[in-house]
Amino acid sequence: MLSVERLVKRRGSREILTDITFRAAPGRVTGLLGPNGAGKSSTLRILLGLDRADAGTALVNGQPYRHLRRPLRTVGSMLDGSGAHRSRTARNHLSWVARSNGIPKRRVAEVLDQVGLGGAGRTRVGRFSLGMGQRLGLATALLGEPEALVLDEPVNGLDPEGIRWIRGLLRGHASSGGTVLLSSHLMSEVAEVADDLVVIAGGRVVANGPIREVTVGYPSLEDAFFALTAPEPTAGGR
Ligand SMILES: Nc1ncnc2c1ncn2[C@@H]1O[C@H](COP(=O)(O)OP(=O)(O)OP(=O)(O)O)[C@@H](O)[C@H]1O
Repeated sequence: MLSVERLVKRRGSREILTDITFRAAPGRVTGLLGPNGAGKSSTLRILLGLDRADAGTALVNGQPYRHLRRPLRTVGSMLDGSGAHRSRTARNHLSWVARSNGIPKRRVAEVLDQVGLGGAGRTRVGRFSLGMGQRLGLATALLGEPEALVLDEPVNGLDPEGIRWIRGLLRGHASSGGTVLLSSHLMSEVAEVADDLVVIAGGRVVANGPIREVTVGYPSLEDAFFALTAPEPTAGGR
């Protein structure tokens, strides 16, 4: 279970997250949806212990990420692609992450196969396409067989086959009892895979619940997205 409660984040004098509250439950795929700059990555970074909140809590199985004894075995994450150095091979990168987290070495070959990079383990990451980098990022997230997956824009750079593949992988993870939280700025993409939706705009949650409930009453998914995320009219505006 991932739970975010009344999260507030300021950057200088600007409040970029205001009272963000939601949960991502086991057995479900939760989509964190919002336009560019809504605050999705900032929320995920705090949840993953990469940044601090000014107020509120973001917990993984009831604990802040920094307190987890075996973080990569509890929550796998992908932010900004593969996270691997260009000069490393995929296998080197994964072996290093496994070794530094007490994860058995056999997992390296297993995850490379799982993400379709079985034949590219000895290729330097600098030579990877965008989609291959995304796959390596996912392999790293899966390495510790974590219960939860937190993925920032995971389909960026994937071709249609890759998008279909990742949907299957995430649905499979949830079906076997895992928790999946993924961010996206595309409603149609999230609608294909998510059970629950958390819509944020301007650093606030504007809708939250099972996807059918959130989108009911709108003629299309696109209409729902634009209606929910439209900026509020400013005072004195037309
Ligand atoms: N390090 C930073 N310093 C200053 N402002 C920041 C910083 N990081 C994010 N912001 C601002 O916080 C707001 C939320 O950014 P964030 O990256 O969380 O949005 P996002 O929903 O992930 O957007 P995108 O879909 O474009 O990735 C934006 O207005 C952004 O400009």
